[in-house]
Amino acid sequence: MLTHTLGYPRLGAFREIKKACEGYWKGALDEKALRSASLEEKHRRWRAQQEAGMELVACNDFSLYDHVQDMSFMLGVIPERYKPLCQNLSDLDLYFAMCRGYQGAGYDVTAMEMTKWFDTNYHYIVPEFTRNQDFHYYSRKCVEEFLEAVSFGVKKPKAVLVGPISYLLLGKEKTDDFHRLDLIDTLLPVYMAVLEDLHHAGCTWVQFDEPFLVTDLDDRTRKLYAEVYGVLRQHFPDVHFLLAAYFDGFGDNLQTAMSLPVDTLHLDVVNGLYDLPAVFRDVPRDMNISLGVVDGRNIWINDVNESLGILGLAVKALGHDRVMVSSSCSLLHVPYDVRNEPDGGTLPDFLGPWLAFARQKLDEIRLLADLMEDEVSADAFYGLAEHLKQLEKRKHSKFLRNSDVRSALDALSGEPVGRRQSIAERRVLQQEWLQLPVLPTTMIGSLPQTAELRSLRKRYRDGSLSAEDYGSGVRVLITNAVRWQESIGLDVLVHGEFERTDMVEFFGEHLDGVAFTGNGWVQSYGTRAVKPPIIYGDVSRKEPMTVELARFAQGLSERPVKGMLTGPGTILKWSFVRNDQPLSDTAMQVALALREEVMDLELAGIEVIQIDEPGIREGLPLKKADRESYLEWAVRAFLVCSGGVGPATQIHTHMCYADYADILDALIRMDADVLTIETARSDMEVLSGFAAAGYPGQLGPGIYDIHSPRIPSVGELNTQLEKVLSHFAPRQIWVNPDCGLKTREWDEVVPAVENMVTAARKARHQVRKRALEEG
Ligand SMILES: CN1c2c(nc(N)[nH]c2=O)NC[C@@H]1CNc1ccc(C(=O)N[C@@H](CCC(=O)N[C@@H](CCC(=O)N[C@@H](CCC(=O)O)C(=O)O)C(=O)O)C(=O)O)cc1
Ligand SMILES: N[C@@H](CCS)C(=O)O
Ligand SMILES: [Zn+2]
Repeated sequence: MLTHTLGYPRLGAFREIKKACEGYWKGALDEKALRSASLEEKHRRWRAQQEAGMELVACNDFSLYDHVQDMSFMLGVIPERYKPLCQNLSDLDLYFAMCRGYQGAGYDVTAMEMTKWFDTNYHYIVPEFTRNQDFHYYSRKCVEEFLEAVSFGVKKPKAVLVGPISYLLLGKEKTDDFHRLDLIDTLLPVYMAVLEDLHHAGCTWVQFDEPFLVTDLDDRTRKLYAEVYGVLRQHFPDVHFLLAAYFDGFGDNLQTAMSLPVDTLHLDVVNGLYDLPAVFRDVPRDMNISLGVVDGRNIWINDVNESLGILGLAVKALGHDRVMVSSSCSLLHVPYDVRNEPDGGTLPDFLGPWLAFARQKLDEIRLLADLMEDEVSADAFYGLAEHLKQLEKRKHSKFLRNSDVRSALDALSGEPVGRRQSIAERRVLQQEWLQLPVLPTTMIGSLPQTAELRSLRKRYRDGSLSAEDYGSGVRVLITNAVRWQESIGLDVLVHGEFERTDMVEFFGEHLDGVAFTGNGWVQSYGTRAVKPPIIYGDVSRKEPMTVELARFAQGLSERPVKGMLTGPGTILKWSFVRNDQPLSDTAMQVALALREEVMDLELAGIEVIQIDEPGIREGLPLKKADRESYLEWAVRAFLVCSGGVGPATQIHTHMCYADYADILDALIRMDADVLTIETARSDMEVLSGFAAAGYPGQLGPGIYDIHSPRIPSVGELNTQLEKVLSHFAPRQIWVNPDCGLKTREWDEVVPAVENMVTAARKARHQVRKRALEEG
């Protein structure tokens, strides 16, 4: 049985690539040094796959920022506004300029749009298409990486490409007079040129990622799949095509997928087990299957019994030689290696043996393949026994259950949740207390996590700084932040979240039933990574988590300072969750723990409480038919968490980097008083949807993109506000950036936020003038 994985993590086990790229951006490293750091990392990834016994080893799954952007670069999809940069910038700088925006050498261009990769916390750069889009073979990265793999000694490198249809579907039309799939005829010749180049270089295996095949597709798109792969097959009869879809089963697209002229079809068995009966029955005789039995999205050791059962059925149906063993999806979504957790680190001892990160998953793939051999080695038996022992231990562990939490959950079942007064009634009361101007200004929460702050935290963690001194350091930062916000005239302040490395990790550190890693980094976008907490047991609150600092911050100012929490849907989505109970139960446990925190914040005199829910959209099932049941419990969890406060307490929520048009109804049901939402990077398109749906709450559409280092001018911010005000009455609108500012430097934040406040003031004058003119 051939073994492989669809892709491997790429930021570096110790974030070497993050450091190298950021060093390059700061000018501390030149291109040569960055390229050599990249090659070292590619070698480490290939070595790991070879050592673990993967027969096929992925290449071109490495990226310096994003693999979709790599595809755009390969296919010459470079929007007009970046073209002038080509004259003065290297290809590498042009690539980064598209990802991050660019200000300098007489240029000022914004970054391209970024959005979620399906239902994950990975974000990709959205390709932009025009009606007469020009595609041409621009970057040879794919072939270069294939050749590097060969020189390294990889015997069977498998080149990974986003397939042509998914590539188009991932993008966006810049005008509405065409559909991006109409571009397939001009795109396909460039794919053929790439394949020709790969073929010439000796590549015999190509993995086409076509994840859209697990989403709802119309007949036209299904037909297009058949046509496109028919053409590719005809031109490259000797290249082994592996077509991969993941994150769900194929469902209604299964027959289409099985009819494609590809050699191997990869199935995500973890999420799409239901496809298998039809696959075993109908898969064509000349098609192999790759079974993704090892979960690429979660970190629990594999249930070997279940996997062996599935592989056994596959062998019975197709024969041993037609079945490959793999991970459900790319391992990009899990950390590198459990063995990189520091000794005596943050993970409880009992948890370690239950975990499999990317490197352990390679071993599991190998183990499963070995266990399917006619003659099973002693090592494989040992691996099996060890897995079975740990699975049993986990199943019966006392650490998983908390009877108080279970009782609270039972008591909640069927009870009404949410706020008692209507949003309109609450608005009047809140305005009485808060006395905010028209177009109130605020920020989303976090402020720069500077090198000084990180080093303070590092010293606290390694014991060289006392808890008291760390606490004082954080308080100084909060004090300065509050003073600065007051001085520039912001209306509703934030404390800056300096005590948090990350908005989810922080709660992972403070909740019972949740563990956190020391080095379990997972790429979120570009060079940015997160350490998702691990929800292993029943969740409860040990003690108040944010109240003390919220009270401290509020004590510094007469203006409201927001209490700041991460919502249940987001904690769930951005953590590795237990897989032994329904997600909705875990969500409700988290919601109950957070509800206690919300109530304590209110008691502490916090008048505005923000409960961030950027992850709620991400959890939306990929198939429409599954969505409502998800939204029902996700919205309920938010209401459990937020619904206990009095009508005068203002609940904010915040969302970013996803398409909200398809959950507008759920957003309304969440019943938040204010929703601040990222729209800057998607050009405010989503606003017309909110207006058309009659969104009843107040809205803070982010008026500038915080992920780019460029500083927006007052004029451009004003224009953005004007756009917002063309959809909504001024009384409904807040003015804010599109997300937290933790990734920025103070010298970027200060002018940008000052410009934002000035733009809001200007807009207030304009609104007043207009109102007077209109009588
Ligand atoms: C808002 N977003 C978030 C998402 N998901 C989250 N879980 N959190 C989010 O905020 N998803 C959607 C969006 C966009 N996504 C992200 C994801 C990640 C970041 C980000 O800024 N990440 C930082 C993490 C840095 C961090 O936590 N650093 C640690 C320090 C660790 C360390 O290496 N320390 C060094 C010493 C200090 C140093 O030199 O850095 C050491 O120990 O040697 C910390 O602060 O303690 C990143 O840089 O990747 C943003 C948006
Ligand atoms: N309050 C968080 C939300 C990020 S989505 C922050 O400001 O970083
Ligand atoms: Zn955000």
